[in-house]
Amino acid sequence: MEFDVVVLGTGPGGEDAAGRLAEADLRVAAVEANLVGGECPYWGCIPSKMMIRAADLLAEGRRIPGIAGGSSVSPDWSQVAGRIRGEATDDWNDEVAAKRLTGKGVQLFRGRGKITAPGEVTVNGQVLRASRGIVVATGSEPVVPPIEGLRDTPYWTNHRAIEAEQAPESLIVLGGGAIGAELAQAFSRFGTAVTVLEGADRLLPPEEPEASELVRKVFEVEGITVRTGARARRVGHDGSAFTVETDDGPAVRAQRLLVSTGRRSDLAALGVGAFGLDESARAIRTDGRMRAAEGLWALGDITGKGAFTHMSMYQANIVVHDILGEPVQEAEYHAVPRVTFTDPEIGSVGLSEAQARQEGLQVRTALTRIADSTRGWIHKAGNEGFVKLVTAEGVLVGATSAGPVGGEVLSMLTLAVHARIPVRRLSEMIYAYPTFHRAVEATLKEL
Ligand SMILES: Cc1cc2nc3c(=O)[nH]c(=O)nc-3n(C[C@H](O)[C@H](O)[C@H](O)COP(=O)(O)OP(=O)(O)OC[C@H]3O[C@@H](n4cnc5c(N)ncnc54)[C@H](O)[C@@H]3O)c2cc1C
Ligand SMILES: NC(=O)c1ccc[n+]([C@@H]2O[C@H](COP(=O)([O-])OP(=O)(O)OC[C@H]3O[C@@H](n4cnc5c(N)ncnc54)[C@H](O)[C@@H]3O)[C@@H](O)[C@H]2O)c1
Repeated sequence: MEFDVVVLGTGPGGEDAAGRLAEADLRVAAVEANLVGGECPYWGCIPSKMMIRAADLLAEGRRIPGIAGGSSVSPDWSQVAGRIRGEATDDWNDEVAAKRLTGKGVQLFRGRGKITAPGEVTVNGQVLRASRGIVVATGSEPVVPPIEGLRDTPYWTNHRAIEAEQAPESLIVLGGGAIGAELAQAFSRFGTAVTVLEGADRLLPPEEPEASELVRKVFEVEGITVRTGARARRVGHDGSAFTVETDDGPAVRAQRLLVSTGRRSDLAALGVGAFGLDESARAIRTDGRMRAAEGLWALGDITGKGAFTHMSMYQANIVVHDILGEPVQEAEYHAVPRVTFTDPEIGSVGLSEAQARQEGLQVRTALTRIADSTRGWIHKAGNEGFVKLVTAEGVLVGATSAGPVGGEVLSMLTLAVHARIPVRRLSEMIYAYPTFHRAVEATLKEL
C-alpha cells in the first residue's frame, strides 16, 4: 500500500488536510479509529453548543418578567437530545463524512493506526507506506484522574454527557474548566441539580481571575453549587447514585458524575518513538511549519498549543501548504482566541495579565463592566460581563471579553492582538453606538 501521505486521525484538521492533499493529486491514506470528523462534530463543539443554545433560550425566557411581561418556560431535554441525534451526529454515524472524504480521493482505513517505522503506518496488520510523510492528527482523550474507586463506577466523560437522552436529576461535575463549566450550566438550566468540584482555587483557571469570579457568581445565582479547591479523595457508586468524598468538605451525592478534568494524548500508543521523539511527552513539539521530524507533521490537540477546533484547522492549513511545497506563514501563537460558551460567554485572546507579568513585560491593564455601558443598561437582565485589556509598550498583548456575545466582541480584540495594532490607533477608531463592543472604547479610555 504505497501513498504519498498517510494522515493518522480524521478530526477537524486531519480530515481537512487529507481531503485537500488528495484534491492536490497526492495519493493520500487516512486512518480513523472511530468516526470521521473526530471529537468536534460528534461529542464536542457542535452538540455541546446545541445544548447551550437551548439552555440559553430557557434562560432568556426566564428573563422576560420585569422587561416584557410574564413567562413560564418548560424545559424538555428530549428536544435537545433529538437535535443532537438527528441534526448534529446522524445518530453517531459518519457515513456522510466518510463519503465526503473518499469523494475527494482519500483512501480511508478504519482502525487504530500506529507508526511502525519512519514513513510507515500499520493498521489492522496492514502496512501503509508514505513516501512524503505522515501527518499525526489524533487529537486527545479525557484524563481520568487516579481517584480511589472512580474507575469502577459508570462515570461520564464528554461522550456520555453529549449522548444523554435525559437531563439527570443531579450531576457532579469534576473539573470546572471549559467542558465542565459549559455542561454544568447547560444541564442546570434544564433542571439538573449541579455541583461543580474544581481542584484549583477558581473556575476556568487559565482565564483572568475576574472571569472566574464572574462565572462563579452567575452559577451560584442560577443555583449551581461551586466548590473550588476541592480535591476528590474517593468515588463510589451504589447502583443508583454516585458519592464523591473530598478532602475539604462534605461528601456529595448525585445521580451522575461527569469527569471533565482535562485531556491527554498517548504518544507511546502512536509509536512516534520510531522518529526518535520522546513518547513520554505530553504533546508533539513542532516547528513553525508543523514539522516534528523529517517526514512527520503534527496538528491539532496533540501539539499542545490549545485544544480548539480553530487551532486544528489553522495548523492543518500550514501542514497542507508545507507538504505541497508552497510558501506559508509559519505558525504564530501570540493571538490564540478562545471562547468558553457559558452565559456570559468568556472570550479571551493572547496573554492574561498574570502571563504578561510572568514574561517580564511592563504591563498596564484596565477593565470596564458591560452593565455600565449603554447597551448593558438597556439589556438589563443577563448583562453581566466586562472587557479587560492587557497592554505592554503601547500594544495590546491580551484581552478578555466576557458578557452577552462576549465571543463575538472578542473578534476585534483578536485582530488587534494579532496585528499588533497600537493602543493609540485603536482609541482613534469610531465605535458604533450603542453596542456591546463600545465597552472596548471605554476600557481604552480607562487605560
Ligand atoms: C465537550 C467539548 C466541547 C468542545 N467545544 C469546543 C468549542 O466550542 N470550540 C472549539 O474550538 N473546540 C472545542 N472543543 C475542542 C475540539 O473538539 C478539539 O480541539 C478538536 O476536535 C481537536 O481536533 P483534532 O484534529 O486535534 O482531533 P480530534 O477531534 O480529537 O480527532 C482525532 C481523531 O483521531 C482518531 N484517532 C486517535 N488515535 C488514532 C489512531 N491511533 N489511529 C487512527 N485514528 C485515531 C480519533 O478517533 C479521532 O476521531 C470541545 C471539546 C469537547 C470535548
Ligand atoms: N468552548 C471551547 O472552545 C471549548 C469547550 C470545551 C472544551 N474545550 C477544549 O477542551 C479542553 C479540555 O476541556 P476540560 O474542561 O476537560 O479541560 P480543562 O483543562 O479546560 O479543565 C480541567 C479542569 O479540571 C480541573 N481538575 C483537574 N484535575 C482535577 C481533579 N482531580 N479534581 C477536580 N478538578 C480537577 C483543572 O483544575 C481544570 O480547571 C479545554 O482545555 C479546551 O481547550 C474548548
